[in-house]
Order: sequence, then structure tokens, then C-alpha cells
Amino acid sequence: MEKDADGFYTPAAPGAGGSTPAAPQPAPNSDLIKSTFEVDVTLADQQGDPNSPLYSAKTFEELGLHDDLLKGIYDMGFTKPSKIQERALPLMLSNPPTNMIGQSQSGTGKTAAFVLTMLSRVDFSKPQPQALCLAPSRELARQIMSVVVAMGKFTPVQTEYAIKDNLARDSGPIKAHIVVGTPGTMTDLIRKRILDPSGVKVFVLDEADNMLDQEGLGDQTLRVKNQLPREGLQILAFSATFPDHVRNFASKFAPNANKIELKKEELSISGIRQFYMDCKNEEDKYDVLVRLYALLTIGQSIIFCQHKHTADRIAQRMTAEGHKVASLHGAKDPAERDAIIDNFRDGREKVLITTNVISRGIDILQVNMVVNYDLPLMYERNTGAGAGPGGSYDRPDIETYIHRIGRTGRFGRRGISINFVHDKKTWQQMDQIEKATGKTITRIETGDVDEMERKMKEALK
Ligand SMILES: Nc1ncnc2c1ncn2[C@@H]1O[C@H](COP(=O)(O)OP(=O)(O)OP(=O)(O)O)[C@@H](O)[C@H]1O
Repeated sequence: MEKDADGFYTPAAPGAGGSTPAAPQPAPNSDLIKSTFEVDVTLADQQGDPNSPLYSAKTFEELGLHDDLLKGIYDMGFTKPSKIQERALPLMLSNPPTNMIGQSQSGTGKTAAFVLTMLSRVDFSKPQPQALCLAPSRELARQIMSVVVAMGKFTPVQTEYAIKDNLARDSGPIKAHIVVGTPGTMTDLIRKRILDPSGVKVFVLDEADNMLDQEGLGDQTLRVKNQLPREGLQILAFSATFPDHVRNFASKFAPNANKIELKKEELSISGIRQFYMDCKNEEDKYDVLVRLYALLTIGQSIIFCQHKHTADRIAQRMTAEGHKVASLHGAKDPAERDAIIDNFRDGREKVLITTNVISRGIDILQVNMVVNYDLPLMYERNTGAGAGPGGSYDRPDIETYIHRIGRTGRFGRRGISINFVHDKKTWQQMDQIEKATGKTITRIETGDVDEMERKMKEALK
């Protein structure tokens, strides 16, 4: 088995991702997927390269973990820690407990770092909530829980969700040690005294910049924190991105924290090759996407739209034209959302058309392509002299872009992202993204399917 020039490898052997589902069977003659299972050698190479975010000089044994947790880690197929795990775990596990603000690129194993800390701090003999973890979406909360369950497999840990529609109305107080959920429901459970926060020792924010941003979930997150004990609480805040305005706030939210930070140029990982396609106009974007369909289904792909209605409209049109795609967004009811993401995770659906709801954290190893059907934009209030009320969605949202493309290229795998641009404005927005991330975005011809396939195969090789 040969290592390629930059030491990348493509999707993992089934089971290597623990709670993530087994890889779907590749199409028999697909070159793109052929290399899928050539993983072990090159992963070892990357984990041995000091410049890789997957590098570690240490073993899991050296990080001070309990034997039962080591068993859980090895059972998940992990052999060596990644850089963030190696650096963050000893700091988070030392006593007295110290806060942590941890940044590391998408798909480099932040979840294991904070899950192992929660599991290490819990006193299993006490039937009460001791660790709370907040995430921005129910999909991510469910995924984190699957990691807690997998890593805690050899411990007596009890867990509970704080996500919509999960607990029966008349259920009594939560006795579980670890509660994972979204901030709105977590606040509700505390307010209704279903969740007694008095024994909480660890408070984790995944996607912390998003959870603390006052334009986003910040208020609700603060509300949860205000209910937690002040003395001895360990706060762990993780993300791949920490824009400056949130970084300052995070330092106040998690005072005296140990910090692991990335430089701006380190933010996005080089295993993801970025492309763009010039579409003639908004309508042409749909035609280009349909032309791409055969390539989208070679592995799995996620198509990001700005609006729910766009995601639904594209999915309906493609379905009516005989393509198999699913759509997922926040307006669907919880049970439907769970079924859709589970189908996608298990490989029963190959193309998922969605919104920013799953732009962060979702870890599905077989996703080798991300399409920004609409570029991610952020709302900007009018400011300055004479500015009227309101604002506009004209500025590219760099953080969301980094998270979206990070749904592929997980833990050293290769991936492709494609941006659709269709006019001067979107072109300029993409230009700003390219400058901000410092990574080249290469043009792919939209009319020539063979050329598209050739470029993509090249990128995934
Ligand atoms: N030490 C390890 N060895 C092998 N695989 C690992 C290791 N640590 C994590 N992984 C796997 O790597 C993948 C990515 O991990 P994870 O989802 O924690 O990334 P992340 O840093 O939280 O990413 P994001 O910023 O997108 O949330 C998962 O499938 C996980 O099981």
C-alpha cells in the first residue's frame, strides 16, 4: 500500500469511527472509492508527522486516563491520540480542575477530548447530573451522546438527553450522570426542576464560538451557566473557530482557562480541496447540481443552502426528476430530523440537502463532497452615520464556511468542496473567503462532466 505525496488517506475502515456507522458499500467499479479502505498506513504516517493536527508524541496510556476509558477508546479503534487530545487532556484532567478553551481544526478529535474529561470527572456512585454538554443542534447533541456511550461502554455511566421531545412530560428528576443537549431544552429542564444543576462539576460547550455568540445561542447558554454552582465548576469550550469578538467573551465565560489556539492560517485543513463552479445565473445552479449528481453519489455529499425553502425546493425537484436525495432543516419535526440524519449516517441516503443546521460538528466519515449551493452569508446590521434600521446578508460568513467544508476530510481523510458562484456579488464573496482562509479555490468547468470527474478523482486520490 503506497502513501500518496502529501500523506493523505481516504475514508476509514468500518468501525474505526466508533459510534459512526459502518461505511456503505462502494460501487464495485468506482476508482474514487477504491482507495477507501487503504487507511491504516497513511493514518499512522499522519499521526507520526509533527506538523499534522493528528500528531502525538504520546500514547493514550500516558495521558492519565482510567483503564475503563482506555478500553473504550481502543474498542472504538483509536490507537493514538491526536494533537488536541494529547495537549488538552492532561490539562483538563489535572487537579484542581481548570477551565479550557480549546481550538483545533474540524475533524481532529475535539469530541473525544471533552467526552473523556466528562467521563473522568463523574462519580458513578452518585445518581445525579454531574456533567452537562451543550451543542447547537439536536443532530450534534445526539452524535456527542453516541461518543459518550461508546467511550463509556466499560463504565457504569448513565446518560440523558436535553433535546426537544425526548423526555416524557411526567418523567421524574434526571438521575443520569451526563446530560447532553441544546441550550433551550437544557434551560427548560432546569427551570422545571427536572434537572437539578447543584451537582454539576463539568460544563462543556461544543462549537463554543457559536454557543457564546450573542447573535446566536449566547443568551440561552448564559442562562444555563447562571444556574450552575460557581465553586469548583470546570468549563470546557471547544471549537474549530474562535472569531476575535467571541474569543474575548469566551475568556470571561471560562475565566483563567488554559488555552489552545490556532493561528488564522492554520484554520482550515489541507486535506480538503476547494473548487468553484461558475453558474450562469441562480436557475443554472440547479442544472449544474443535477449534472453533478453522479459524482455526488460516489461517496456521500452534503449540499448547503442559505434557506430551508431552497433546500426543500431543490430536493423536491430532484426527487421528481428521479434522483434520490433527502432534505434536512430546522423546520422539520424532531422525529423526522432524527430519521433523516440516521438514514444519511447509515448510508441509506447519499445526498443530503440542508441548511446551516448541520454545518457544525457532524461527523460522517464517508462524506467526501460538500457543495455550497449558496455561499454562507452573515447578517450585518447597518451602521455608521445615516444608517437606517435593519441590515443585510451581504458578507460571507467565514466561520460557517470553514465548518461547512469541514464536514468532509475528517481525521485526515480527503474531501472536496465546491462553491457555486453565479454573479459578481457571489464571486466577490468567494474571493473574500479565499483571502480570509488563505487557501486556493480552483475553477472547475461546469459544462464538461468528464472534466469535472477527472479533477475530482485527482483531488480525492
Ligand atoms: N485518536 C483518534 N484516532 C482515530 N480516530 C479518531 C481519534 N480521535 C477522533 N477520531 C475520529 O475522528 C473523527 C473526527 O472527530 P471529532 O468529530 O471529534 O472532530 P472535531 O474536532 O470535534 O470536529 P468538528 O470541529 O467538525 O466538530 C471521528 O470520527 C472520531 O471518531
